[in-house]
Amino acid sequence: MASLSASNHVARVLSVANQLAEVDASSRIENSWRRCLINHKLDPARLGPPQTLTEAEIRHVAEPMEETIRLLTPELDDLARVLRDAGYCVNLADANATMLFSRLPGEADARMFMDWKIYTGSNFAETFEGTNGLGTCLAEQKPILVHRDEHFRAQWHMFSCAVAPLFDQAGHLAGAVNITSCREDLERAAHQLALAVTMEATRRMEGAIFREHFRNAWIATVPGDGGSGLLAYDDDRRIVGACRSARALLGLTDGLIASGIDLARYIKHDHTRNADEIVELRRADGRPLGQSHVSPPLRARSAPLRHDAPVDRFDALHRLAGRDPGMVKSVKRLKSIGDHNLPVLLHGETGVGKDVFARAVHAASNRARNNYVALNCSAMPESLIDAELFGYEAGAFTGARRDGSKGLIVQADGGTLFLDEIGDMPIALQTRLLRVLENREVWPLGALKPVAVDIRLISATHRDLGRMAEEGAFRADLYFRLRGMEVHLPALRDRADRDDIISKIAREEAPNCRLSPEAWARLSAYPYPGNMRQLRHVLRLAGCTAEDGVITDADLDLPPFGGRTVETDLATAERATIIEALRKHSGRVTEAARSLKLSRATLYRKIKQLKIETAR
Ligand SMILES: Nc1ncnc2c1ncn2[C@@H]1O[C@H](COP(=O)(O)OP(=O)(O)OP(=O)(O)O)[C@@H](O)[C@H]1O
Repeated sequence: MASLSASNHVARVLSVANQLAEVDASSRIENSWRRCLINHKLDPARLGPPQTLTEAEIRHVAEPMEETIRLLTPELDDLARVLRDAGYCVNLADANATMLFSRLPGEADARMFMDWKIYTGSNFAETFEGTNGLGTCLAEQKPILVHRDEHFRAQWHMFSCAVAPLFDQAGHLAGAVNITSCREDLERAAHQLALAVTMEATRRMEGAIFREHFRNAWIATVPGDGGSGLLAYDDDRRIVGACRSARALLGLTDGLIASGIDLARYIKHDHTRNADEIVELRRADGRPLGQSHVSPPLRARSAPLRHDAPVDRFDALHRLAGRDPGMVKSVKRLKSIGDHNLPVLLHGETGVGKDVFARAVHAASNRARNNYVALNCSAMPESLIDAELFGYEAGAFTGARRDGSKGLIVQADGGTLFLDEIGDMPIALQTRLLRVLENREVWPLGALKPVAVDIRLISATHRDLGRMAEEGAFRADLYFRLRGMEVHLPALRDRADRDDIISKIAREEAPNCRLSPEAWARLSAYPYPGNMRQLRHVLRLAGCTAEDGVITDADLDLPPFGGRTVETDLATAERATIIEALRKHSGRVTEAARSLKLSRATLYRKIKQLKIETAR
């Protein structure tokens, strides 16, 4: 099609829709123009940039594809290198036509792509942008070349795109690989060649996705006219997966695969060795099918064979740290202390994940195979903590179990003891705990001799234990023993990777829903006084109330400002002032009251009312 002026183009597009003229572009382009005019009600003369997402939205949208992007980056980079000199940019988009990965060409061409927002975060859905490489390829699920004035909107006429759809291991549309050039001298034929290169690269990417997904299965190539397909099967030769072309070649469906159908019903070969091999493939009736490359499961490639695949024991900690620099640093420090039996003191607001973090520290230690025992010191009266923690002999007190109790410390022997809300532990018990840590033995109530124990202690608090120790509300010697290593777990609102966490929890708590942009914006801005726990509850509830699989603003039960009021803010300020005055005067109430210009009685009343721990 010859180049047309914008107004000519618009007239031509309109005439196609009304079937008043013959167009010499391929019928796929015509059909797309008609879709855009009639179904999507788009205006070919409209000017303006594509829809673009904010950074937070990009992170949210990209998260489900993160692994895929990481896996495909080397192949995408190779493609970008090959096409760079011809002025092409390379993008990977998701199935909704949002670009999630971009490589721009050299500086001379890059400006154009930047100006026209052809980069990560832009959306080129056909329903909004009209006929264009990415949007139309995804709408039709077929490779396509959209050359200059084949675009629906006249403003895109300086660009040429070649795009191949990307299918996942189950043959579902996962996205598309796009290359775009803005070089005027680029002939359609040259562009066609670039499309062939892109399609070939995309096939390799699909192969990489398939092989990664079925890394623990046997994988055989199945030759076909339009290129080979991939088939995965288990040790019993039951088919566990087939790529899109293998499904088409052999007539396999999701149902057949899910039923664990026998490989021999489709193809046969005599492959037995645990190594990559080329074998002759036959149809089930014995007719030759061609050569197949068979590769064994990844587990069989490493020697010696292990059934319990080695996992990084710091995995859980890395996952909890996410991309928050402070958390990443803390995990690095924890790693550096290795298997030293150093006590760990966790500090953070309620619901930040102190318990899950403590479990992950246990899982990363050489004690992981032994017990992890947890006790919340604020949830029980003093006498019960005593019995629970230190245990007792048979008949030690009225109401005691007949055969006594080992106590949690002994139960944690060889493993980890987690004491949550340690700041609430009564002073008398602090003394007993200190003795256990110093002597590595515990005296159960009523016992005649101690029991030797080897525990790693992890404790947690939302209080300022250092300040409490200074004020005499917590034993300073115990405090110093507990904080072998101190880890601060930041509040959700302070985490640099807060949006990642919101996406992750949304996937876990409301797996069949997506978040509307307004809901996303509100979740992202909310201060979460209850941290992760609150976020989980909010999303769990929203998942139940959402209609048509979309969580909207109305589904979010978020009290204004996290429940903070002017009164609570004043109380916080007042509390901080009193604590500071007490600290300055080493806990002496009379002097603190004088410095605050309050009577002693008033200060005592406020100390009680604001639940401030004092030295005496
Ligand atoms: N990094 C995280 N990602 C997702 N969910 C998390 C994360 N950390 C914690 N959670 C979730 O948050 C909730 C609260 O975690 P946890 O009980 O460990 O918090 P906590 O700080 O010990 O709370 P409290 O101080 O009230 O005892 C749990 O449902 C947990 O699964």
